[in-house]
Amino acid sequence: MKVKLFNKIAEAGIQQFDETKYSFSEDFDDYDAIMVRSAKLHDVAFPASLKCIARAGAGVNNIPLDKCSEQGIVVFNTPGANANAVKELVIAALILSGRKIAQGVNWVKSLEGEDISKAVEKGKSQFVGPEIAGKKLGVIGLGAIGVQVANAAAAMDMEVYGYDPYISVQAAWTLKSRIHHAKDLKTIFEECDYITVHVPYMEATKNIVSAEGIAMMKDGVRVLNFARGGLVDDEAMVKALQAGKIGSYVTDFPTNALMQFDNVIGVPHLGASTPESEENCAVMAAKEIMDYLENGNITHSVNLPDMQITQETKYRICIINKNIPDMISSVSTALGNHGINIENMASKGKKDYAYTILETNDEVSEELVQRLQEREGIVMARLIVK
Ligand SMILES: NC(=O)C1=CN([C@@H]2O[C@H](COP(=O)(O)OP(=O)(O)OC[C@H]3O[C@@H](n4cnc5c(N)ncnc54)[C@H](O)[C@@H]3O)[C@@H](O)[C@H]2O)C=CC1
Ligand SMILES: O=C(O)C(=O)COP(=O)(O)O
Repeated sequence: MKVKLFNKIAEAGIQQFDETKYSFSEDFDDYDAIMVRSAKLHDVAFPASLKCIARAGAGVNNIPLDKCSEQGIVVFNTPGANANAVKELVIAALILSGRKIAQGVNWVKSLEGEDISKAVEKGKSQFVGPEIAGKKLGVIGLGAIGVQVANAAAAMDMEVYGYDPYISVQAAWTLKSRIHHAKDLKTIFEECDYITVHVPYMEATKNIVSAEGIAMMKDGVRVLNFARGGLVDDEAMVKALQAGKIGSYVTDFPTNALMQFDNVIGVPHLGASTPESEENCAVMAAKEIMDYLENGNITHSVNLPDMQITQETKYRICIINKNIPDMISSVSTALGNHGINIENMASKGKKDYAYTILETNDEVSEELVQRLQEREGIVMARLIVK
């Protein structure tokens, strides 16, 4: 099995694989799997041999999900595996956004002369900045990262408002009871002194921090973006910065236009850049790839349903099909016509596509599975023989 690496992946992840079965390169033309971090895959022509892509991280906006589904490629991410790394950086950014630490540090570096300690004491008053305790923080998106940020900020005595109309049961259980439930974005924009965004980037969330939203914010508001550049309307942010409305903007996604302002702190997309998080993500991604390639099991897919079943028969047929009527009956009839008795079967849909596992002890040939793949509505069929 060939795994193509589109980014540097932590060694601990690569070590999960049995080296007698897997090889790794950045240069393969034909390959079975991709491991990737933030490299953009939108313009990559995927070979027919590609079966899955594992994003060692959370955001999948660098991957063409529709194209992957159409081509029968399962896309995984690693939920929560880098959340602590992002939370710690966001807490640092909350403090950096008020206390003028970055500016002060730069100033100290610029000092010259024999005894800079005198200049430090004389000049420090220009770097006074407020504490976060007692201030209101709005958290947009209460997933793996947002919940951790909300809880950590509450522990630092901030008054926290959380907004997430799609919050998972797990996240809701984990959230400290003293986090206020904001029922709309307006509440976050109007009430909060600090606002941080933690939603995935997609069509529905593009510019979730919009010109309209920024206009509702308090003067001197501090905004943090450690999720994706396109979630904040950059043009509106630049205008608000020019108008002096924004106290500071700390972003992991700096642009030229933003960096002309002294009160913008640009971080070079460091949210997940810790050894711990890189390792967690790589190990989780490696396990997802191996379980899919070797067993046909799907865990943490963003475009297909999850399915984990222990193989009980010699032959397992894995199928990705369009989520339309008669797909299962058409496959089972085709197998029945070849005298193949289905011992176990599971099928689950997710939006436009579905995943089906069929198991049998009757002999199944690669040719038959190839013919299944040619049937209308089936985008991928694969045989696993144990
Ligand atoms: N700066 C960095 O290095 C990193 C950035 N990220 C970014 O952070 C994002 C979030 O990561 P996780 O918390 O791990 O993902 P997650 O999937 O656990 O959480 C996302 C949350 O956003 C919520 N959401 C979706 N649409 C929403 C909307 N319209 N309004 C409010 N909430 C909405 C979902 O219900 C979910 O609870 C990622 O998609 C990625 O873009 C993630 C990791 C590292
Ligand atoms: O996990 C994410 O969504 C991230 O943004 C982290 O990106 P990276 O893996 O550090 O390039």
